[in-house]
Amino acid sequence: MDPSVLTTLKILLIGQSGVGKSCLLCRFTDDTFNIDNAVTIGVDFKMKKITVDNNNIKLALWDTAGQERFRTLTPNYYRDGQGAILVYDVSNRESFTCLETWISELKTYSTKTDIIKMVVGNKIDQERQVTRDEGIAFARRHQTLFIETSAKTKEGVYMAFEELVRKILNTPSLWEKVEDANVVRCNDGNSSISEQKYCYC
Ligand SMILES: Nc1nc2c(ncn2[C@@H]2O[C@H](COP(=O)(O)OP(=O)(O)OP(=O)(O)O)[C@@H](O)[C@H]2O)c(=O)[nH]1
Repeated sequence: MDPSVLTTLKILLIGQSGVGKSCLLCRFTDDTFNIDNAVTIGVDFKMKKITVDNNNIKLALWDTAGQERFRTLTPNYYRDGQGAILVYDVSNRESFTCLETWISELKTYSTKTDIIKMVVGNKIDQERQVTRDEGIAFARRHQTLFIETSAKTKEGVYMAFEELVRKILNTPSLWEKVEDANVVRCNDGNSSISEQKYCYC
């Protein structure tokens, strides 16, 4: 295990087919955008290291297929997910309406009750069918984080992942193991964490 890495987090991307889950992932991991992106079959997986508030974090990013016919195996991939990104397409109202289904699927299959959820309205470079206020209201109702993005122009993409990771780090029950008890996060401004024995910075 790399001692400079505080923890590895499992993040799931879910949402209707075509909303841009794979493109968000490619933008975040490789800074690329593919206009003719292929449909995800089953599940795709990428790793990425990021630094949040001076903590080095490894992310295992699971991109699940939106198409029903490829979804038979996906419930298995929800296991132990600490964060979930629920994506809709702001230029496609139906993708927003069916977010309710994705939220309940997450509730059904997630093994961590305090999993952190972030709703992402993607494709803001296109003409809208869903307003920002509608997205915010949905997120409030379901107590999730919210951000709008464009995988095409990059807007909001890095911040979406960064904010999700920050919220997970601020929920130690999601990631702290007994053997990690001596590891203290840096710069987290949390004075209640005492006994700082060593610090991975
Ligand atoms: N204009 C615009 N197009 C986008 C954006 N993100 C994705 N797309 C396009 O939307 C289409 C679908 O993107 P994908 O990333 O494959 O969608 P997905 O949600 O992974 O779809 P499944 O694999 O079927 O679940 C592709 O043609 C992308 O080029 C965006 O931010 N803006």
